[in-house]
Amino acid sequence: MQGYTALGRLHVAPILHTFINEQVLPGTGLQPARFWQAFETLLVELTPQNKQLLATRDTLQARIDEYHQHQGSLEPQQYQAFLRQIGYLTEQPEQVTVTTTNVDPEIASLAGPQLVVPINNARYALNAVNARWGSLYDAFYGTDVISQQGSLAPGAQYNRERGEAVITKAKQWLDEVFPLTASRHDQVTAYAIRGGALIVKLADSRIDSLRNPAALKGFTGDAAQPDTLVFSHNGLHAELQFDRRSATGKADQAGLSDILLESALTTIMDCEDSVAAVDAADKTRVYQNWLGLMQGTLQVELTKQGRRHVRKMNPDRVYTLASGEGELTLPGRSLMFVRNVGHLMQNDAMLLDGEPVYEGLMDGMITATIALHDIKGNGALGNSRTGSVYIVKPKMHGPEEVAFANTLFNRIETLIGLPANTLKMGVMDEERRTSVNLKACIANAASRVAFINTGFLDRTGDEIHTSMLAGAFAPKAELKNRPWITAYEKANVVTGLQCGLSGKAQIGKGMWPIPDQMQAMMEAKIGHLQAGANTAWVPSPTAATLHALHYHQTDVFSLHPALRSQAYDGLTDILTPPLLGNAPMPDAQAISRELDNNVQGILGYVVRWVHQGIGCSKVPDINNVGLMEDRATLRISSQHIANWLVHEVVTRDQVEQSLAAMAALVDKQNAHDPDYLAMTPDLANSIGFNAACDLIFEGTTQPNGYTEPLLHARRRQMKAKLNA
Ligand SMILES: CC(=O)SCCNC(=O)CCNC(=O)[C@H](O)C(C)(C)COP(=O)(O)OP(=O)(O)OC[C@H]1O[C@@H](n2cnc3c(N)ncnc32)[C@H](O)[C@@H]1OP(=O)(O)O
Ligand SMILES: O=CC(=O)O
Ligand SMILES: [Mg+2]
Repeated sequence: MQGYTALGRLHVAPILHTFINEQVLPGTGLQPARFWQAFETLLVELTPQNKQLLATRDTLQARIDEYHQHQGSLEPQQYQAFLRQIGYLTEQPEQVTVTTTNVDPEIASLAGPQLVVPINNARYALNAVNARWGSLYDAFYGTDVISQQGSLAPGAQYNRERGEAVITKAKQWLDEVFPLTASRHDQVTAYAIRGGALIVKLADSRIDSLRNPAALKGFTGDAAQPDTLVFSHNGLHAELQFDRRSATGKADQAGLSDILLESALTTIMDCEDSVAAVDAADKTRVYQNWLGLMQGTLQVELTKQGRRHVRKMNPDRVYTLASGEGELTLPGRSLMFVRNVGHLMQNDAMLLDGEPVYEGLMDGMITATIALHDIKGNGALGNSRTGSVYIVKPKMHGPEEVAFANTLFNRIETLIGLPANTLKMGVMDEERRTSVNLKACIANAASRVAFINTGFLDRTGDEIHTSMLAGAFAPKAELKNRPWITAYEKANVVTGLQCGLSGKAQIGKGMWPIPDQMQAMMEAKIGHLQAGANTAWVPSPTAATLHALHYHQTDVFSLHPALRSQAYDGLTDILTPPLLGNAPMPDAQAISRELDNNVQGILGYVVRWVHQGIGCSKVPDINNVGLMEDRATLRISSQHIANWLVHEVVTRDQVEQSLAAMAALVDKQNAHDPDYLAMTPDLANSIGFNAACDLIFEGTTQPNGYTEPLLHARRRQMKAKLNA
């Protein structure tokens, strides 16, 4: 084991070993020798169980494949009986009630956006943690929620007409959420506080006040002429800022310069779908950023619009209470979860008895140990106010795997000296075996579940892989219109509510994957709240600010009693794969368009992953619409083509031709990036190109259709080449 530090049965890469001993452990009360011994104990106990669970995945998949090879069309009752017989469908407990305690209000009792960010990108991670508050004016000005056509086009310079449209829209929003008794906010010339209440002066010298006086919470500056006013509605805050020296404030009759909205209540610092981390150096960077976030010390120097500055974590926000007596402190930062990787991958940052360790076990132990700094209050800027650590566990297949994660969390708590159930678990419902056994999954982590959510992207990938041999799948865009997905989404919420999550944990919805189409997001994502979700994923801080508007529009918690009382498991629909079936076969042109679209998305994402180590990208699709691509969207596209190859909807030749044509297009689309390594003209020797080919042509044999094994192997090959 050359190049590793030997510690009992463990071998640890020096970069990780030094980082843990010198940066992580000081201040935690854990001594290095005891820590590494504890780590060894954990790995020795849990590695065989991890291996066994993965073998069960393979066995079940083999049985399902065999079933489809010998069946004609699917008969629902017979199929369910088969799934029960092989143990894929398990007995569901009659009644489950989660007992999670010490959960921060952002998760338990508030409803608001959840931002996700690749943790290895410190610049973005800092932006994300600070996205608790976002400018409504910027969100309106910078996106298509206000038309970007004609005289309203943003342009290179400030467009005054667009600015006015922004202010009009923002004031209309104020009228809806914080209405005045007999006037509108656009008539106000001055805001003040008198006797603890808001008084506004109108252009015609009348005086007015808030229809709901209790909405005013506090202010900064002088009560008679405040710098800021803070209001609350549906548990979310909004801050009106006044600054007559600023360009916007100068032009506004009330001096209003911006409206800040409480936006990303929670953020997931992602080690998984959006991250490329394949070895000790990469994993150490991931952990280093989590340490900086837990200690409140993470910072980056950056140059933006020609100005250099240092980005740090924001402090909390302090106001004078509206009464003038006492202070109101509001969180300045988003409450952080960390998403560990799933149970599948192994990583050679550490070896146990010479074998790379399961990365999920390593993530669990290290991210929890790092979070001790928050629990112990070592930094000036805390995360959890209730002494909890929030870990998202992705890609778990069914109740046994949740029980295993629960055991892992138990053991970690004991080994590093945390009270039981300090480590809270976000259970992602993104594999079909979890969807159909969700109640049993929740039961197996009932004392620590902090969320369940539908991760519909991986879930779609798993849908295709699980039923790979059942038939050809419908075109990608059509998959969302079939009953399985509505049933899956609905059953998740109903089950969560029936297990008592409301008021204790989040019920979440998935990502909006089109970062530049914010108007479409505004139309679609209100549906998440109406379906009962008290959080939903957004790809950027701006999207968080806009999505926050939905939570002012709908009080999600008021919908829960009616949703909870439904009797619904959706099982038959969930177990009906969205096959082409009797639908008309797409014509040759439609097939070729679908293929090119998938291939282009795969190449656009994979080439940056493999060549540059970028785990999440905005990839222009074939129509030049930027799509958020990550490992989950890659899983869908690669599995979809693999499925069409198996069922001869396309031929290998066609796919190869598409790969060659799309490689040229993707190279062209990236020509502006000086760090980009083109695939053409030598496709045969392009590592990124070959990775994409493997993902497609070896798609049927990849474990559950996951993309990680091939991506990691090719990225390591690329790193070796770059370092040669
Ligand atoms: C299936 C799943 O698992 S979904 C979960 C995984 N996916 C994610 O986490 C998506 C996270 N989002 C992202 O990574 C990015 O938004 C992308 C890759 C989609 C687009 O990134 P870009 O092309 O760089 O975006 P764009 O140029 O529009 O904006 C960049 C700015 O927005 C900020 N930004 C964009 N996304 C985020 C984010 N998620 N969190 C914080 N800041 C962000 C950047 O910091 C940058 O601002 P800065 O220059 O002040 O630092
Ligand atoms: O992790 C999220 C998903 O959609 O997959
Ligand atoms: Mg996922």
